[in-house]
Amino acid sequence: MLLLVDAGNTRVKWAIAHEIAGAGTAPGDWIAHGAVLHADVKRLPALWAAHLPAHAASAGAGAAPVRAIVANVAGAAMRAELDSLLAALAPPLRPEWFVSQPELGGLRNRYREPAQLGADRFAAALGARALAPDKALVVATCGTATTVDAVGADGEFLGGMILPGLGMMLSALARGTAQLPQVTAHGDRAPAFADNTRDAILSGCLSAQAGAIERACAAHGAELCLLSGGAAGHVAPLLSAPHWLLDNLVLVGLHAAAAAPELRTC
Ligand SMILES: Nc1ncnc2c1ncn2[C@@H]1O[C@H](COP(=O)(O)OP(=O)(O)O)[C@@H](O)[C@H]1O
Ligand SMILES: CC(C)(COP(=O)(O)O)[C@@H](O)C(=O)NCCC(=O)O
Ligand SMILES: [K+]
Repeated sequence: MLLLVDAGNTRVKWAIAHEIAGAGTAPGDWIAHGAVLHADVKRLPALWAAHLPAHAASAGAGAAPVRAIVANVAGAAMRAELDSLLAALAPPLRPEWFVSQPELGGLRNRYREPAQLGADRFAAALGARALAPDKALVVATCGTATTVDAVGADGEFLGGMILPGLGMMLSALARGTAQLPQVTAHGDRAPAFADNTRDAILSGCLSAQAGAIERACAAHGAELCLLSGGAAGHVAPLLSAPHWLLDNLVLVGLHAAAAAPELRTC
């Protein structure tokens, strides 16, 4: 069994799944999944406990141990917190820290320094390849930051773009100006040319997000864009490029990575 964790700069997302190799499990087939804000991270063990075997012994002799695979881009304090939360489980889990590596599961990382690439970006690209193999892809993750990456049909991770996420763009305008209010994205689509401040801010920030993704799709000749992250649902309606909106591509990638023999964690 696997406990997969994607610790981003706003929320910690998790999923519990069977290994892909066994029981006909496909990438992203979750037994359970969820997300918490950083402030609520101490709630995770209780959320996980309901779905993890309490003791390897009670799951039967020879039961496969639980592996915890974690992609963390939220810094050293989050790493220490997750380490101690996992160590306090019964039985304790020692996380396998997922990092970007030069090559994994047919994905070749063309970052100049492969390990500098955010673990979440490499995992999302792996997830994208698992769901849409052999296609020229753009992988966009709309989280705290928005990342827009290009993956070739042959598995080459070419690199990408990093821009402020939707929430960060909206709050930067409120913080950095005298007259602009704090706006939060809502379900209604703002007109491209808005006749009020609130909609003009939304139109600008959403267009910036979608515009970066559309430019990436055009530059890469992408056959498909895979879109994920907490703000992706607000951005997707503005995209004219073919796209799939997915719940958590990073976790799908960690699920796929767990089955790759050349996975190197630390
Ligand atoms: N309940 C929520 N709490 C905070 N942010 C949310 C929530 N729902 C959607 N969002 C949006 O999603 C973004 C965070 O998405 P997420 O994918 O969790 O980011 P990260 O991976 O960086 O932690 C926020 O910046 C905000 O735009
Ligand atoms: C770009 C990111 C901040 C995105 O983080 P997120 O929005 O998912 O919290 C993260 O992937 C990161 O810290 N990357 C390291 C630098 C890089 O990928 O080049
Ligand atoms: K992101």
